[in-house]
Parts: sequence; C-alpha cells; structure tokens
Amino acid sequence: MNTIPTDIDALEAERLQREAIMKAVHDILVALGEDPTREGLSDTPLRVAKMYQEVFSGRDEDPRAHLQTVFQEDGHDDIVIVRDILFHTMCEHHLLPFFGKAHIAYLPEGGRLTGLSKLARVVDTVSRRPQLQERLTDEIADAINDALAPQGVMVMVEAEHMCMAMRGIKAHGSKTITLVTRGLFDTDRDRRAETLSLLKGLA
Ligand SMILES: Nc1nc2c(ncn2[C@@H]2O[C@H](COP(=O)(O)OP(=O)(O)OP(=O)(O)O)[C@@H](O)[C@H]2O)c(=O)[nH]1
Ligand SMILES: [Zn+2]
Repeated sequence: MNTIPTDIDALEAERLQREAIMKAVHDILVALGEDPTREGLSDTPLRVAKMYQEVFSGRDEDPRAHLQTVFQEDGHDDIVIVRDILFHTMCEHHLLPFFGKAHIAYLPEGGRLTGLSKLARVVDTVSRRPQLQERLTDEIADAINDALAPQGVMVMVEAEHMCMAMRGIKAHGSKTITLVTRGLFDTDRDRRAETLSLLKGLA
C-alpha cells in the first residue's frame, strides 16, 4: 500500500525540483541579456535542470550502502589498492567541474574484504554532490572505515579544477592533491610510507 504513494511523492518532488531549477536557469539567461525563447536556448533550462539533477543525485545516497557485501577471506589481512578511479564532480564554490583520479588503499581486519568495484561505486556516489576536494577525499575514507572497520585506510585524490583554469587565476593544468589516512596509517610510519609509494604508483 505504501510503495505506490511513496514513488509518486518522489516523482512529484523530482518534478518540482526540475521546475525550480528551470526557472532559475531561465532567469540567469535573462540577466545575461539573452533571449531564452530563441531556438538554441529554448530547451536549455530543461537540459540544465536534468543535468544538475543527474550530477547532484548523490546528495541523498549513503556511500556505505555499496560496501554492505563483505567477503570473508580469513587470513587475508594484507594491503588492497585500487588506483586510477576516474571521477568528475562539481566544485561547490563556483559550480564548475573538477575531475581527476582517486587512489584507494585499505588494510583489511579479520579478513573482511569488499568487492573492488564497490570502491569505485563509493567514489561515484560522493562525486555526485556539490563538493570540495578535501571533503570528497574524507567521505571516501570515512565510508570505507565505517563499513569495513579495516586496520587502516588511505585515499589520495588528484584533480584539476576548472574554476582555477577557465576563470580567475587561469592556472591551466595545475593539479591539486589531497591525502587522508585513517587507523594504522596515522600511526605506523613504515606502513604509511610503503602504502603511499604504492598509491603513487612508484612501487
Ligand atoms: N580548499 C578548496 N578550495 C577550493 C576547492 N575548489 C575551489 N576552491 C577555491 O575556493 C576559493 C573561493 O575563493 P573566493 O575568494 O570566495 O572566490 P573567488 O573570488 O572566485 O576566488 P578566485 O578563484 O581566487 O578568483 C578559491 O580559492 C578556489 O580556488 C576545493 O575543492 N577545495
Ligand atoms: Zn571552485
């Protein structure tokens, strides 16, 4: 009985949100001196609204939901690394893209492993939010730390920010690197150094 009204509510909320974004985009076009009825622009508010709904659709998702499937592999408490997970997201200051690669390492505890693709799914979910690179990196590490309770997690993100390239300082090609660690990587200097060089692809 409940599922149909809930679905209808969700669809209605999505429709209302799309209309609100369309109106805002229409107003921006007018403020820029454009004619929103001209052929090239007439569908632009709808296109932009759908695009924002898509690229910000991770706001209400919990990235930990991807990590609920745990494989028990007793005796495997050695490092797992997935490098070069490509992502795109939107900087919350300017609503311009930043994009690059996430590199993830975790040291399992008690043989608790997750599927490799699930790590990329975590990156995908937190990328579909208005973001800061530092928070994106924290959210990936926290999701893995909470869901798997590993001995340690290390996440490195390297990205180029369009708000630094196509406007403002116009620092084309600059890369921002963020690194966060949890658990054993905070305390064990040797493990930290070894894993960092693996994350950088140096080993
Ligand atoms: N720490 C951090 N800063 C970011 C990120 N994305 C964009 N920024 C910065 O956010 C800052 C916003 O600064 P403001 O002075 O409020 O805005 P602004 O006048 O547009 O700044 P400029 O880009 O220097 O022209 C800029 O320095 C951006 O480079 C991010 O992911 N993390
Ligand atoms: Zn920005």
